[in-house]
Amino acid sequence: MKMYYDDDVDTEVIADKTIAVIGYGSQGRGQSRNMADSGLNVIVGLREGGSSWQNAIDDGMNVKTIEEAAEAADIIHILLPDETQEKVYNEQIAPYVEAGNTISFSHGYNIHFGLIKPGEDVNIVMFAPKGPGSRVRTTYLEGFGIPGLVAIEQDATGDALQLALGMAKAVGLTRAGVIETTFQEETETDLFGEQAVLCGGLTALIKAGFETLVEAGYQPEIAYFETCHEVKLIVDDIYENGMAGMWHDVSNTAEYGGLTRGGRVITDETKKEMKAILGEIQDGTFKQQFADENATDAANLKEMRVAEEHETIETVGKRLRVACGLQKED
Ligand SMILES: NC(=O)C1=CN([C@@H]2O[C@H](COP(=O)(O)OP(=O)(O)OC[C@H]3O[C@@H](n4cnc5c(N)ncnc54)[C@H](OP(=O)(O)O)[C@@H]3O)[C@@H](O)[C@H]2O)C=CC1
Ligand SMILES: CC[C@](O)(C(C)=O)C(=O)O
Ligand SMILES: [Mg+2]
Ligand SMILES: [Mg+2]
Repeated sequence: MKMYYDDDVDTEVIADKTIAVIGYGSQGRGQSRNMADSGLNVIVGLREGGSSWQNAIDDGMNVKTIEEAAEAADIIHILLPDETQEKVYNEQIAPYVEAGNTISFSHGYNIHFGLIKPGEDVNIVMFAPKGPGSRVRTTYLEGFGIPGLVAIEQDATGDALQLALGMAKAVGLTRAGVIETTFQEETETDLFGEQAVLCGGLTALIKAGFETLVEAGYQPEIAYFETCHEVKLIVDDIYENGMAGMWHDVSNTAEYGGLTRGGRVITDETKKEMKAILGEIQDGTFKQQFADENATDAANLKEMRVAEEHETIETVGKRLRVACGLQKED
């Protein structure tokens, strides 16, 4: 395994480059602000009239249209939603790409699945933070960062890796460590992680625990604290000191109960299903389903979003978070 930290990265090669960050959402905002604060020459490329345009101006960023930014840049770092990248790249970026430019991503999706096909005379790179965009910014401001991955699909200029690592360093990722990988490995592991564990698996586990307590007659507020709020505190323990550290921190009762019961919740059947989910990612089934979903203007996704917002755990949780000042009222 090849791992890079701050001292391993020479930023000289990137110092005179102009970087167009296309998109100013979760990752675009965090990454472009970190790059600018680290001294890189950053332009933010956006569509006029969208809500990001004014946000980026208010943050003091140098904002241009996507076409203008792509034309002016040596490095075009695409931080748009994955499902929009193919169209925007073909129509608004590709006409301005020149030989020797670098096309950069924070997720391998569009390159790995063959949706974007840049010419052979450009670099194709990726540096992918292993965490949400808001954390990319807050950890950078705290003097740290979140870990990441780096991959080179095409090295036309001979210094593609140094360019990608230079950006990763400016974003703060090499403070925590960046692992070298491939577009395939990043895409497949990232999709699996978010579907089976981090987003899909975790919310399903929390909801099942919450519903079990509420259906048994316990107060929903207590069920929320127990199965949702406290997850962060336990995960923080695991994040800092591993599972052994967490087991040490909790009571012996929790340790014995957890070690004897956890495997009854996440069973061999669960792992079998995880393998099926990974298979659907590897064989392209998920990519096709996501494409079909977007072809119908994400109708199912929008319906599921509304249903999630109306779950009891969400209404109860929001009330408790607003009451203690953790979350602002709408
Ligand atoms: N979210 C995350 O934390 C992570 C994301 N990634 C990857 O980073 C990339 C960006 O993801 P993320 O930050 O979530 O994206 P967002 O959904 O937050 O991106 C929103 C931005 O894209 C712009 N945008 C959306 N649609 C279009 C369009 N059709 N044309 C022009 N601009 C558009 C929006 O502009 P407007 O305001 O005008 O609508 C806004 O600036 C993806 O590849 C993702 O997989 C990787 C790691 C973590
Ligand atoms: C876990 C979800 C993620 O992969 C991420 C924040 O790393 C994403 O696509 O947003
Ligand atoms: Mg991820
Ligand atoms: Mg992801």
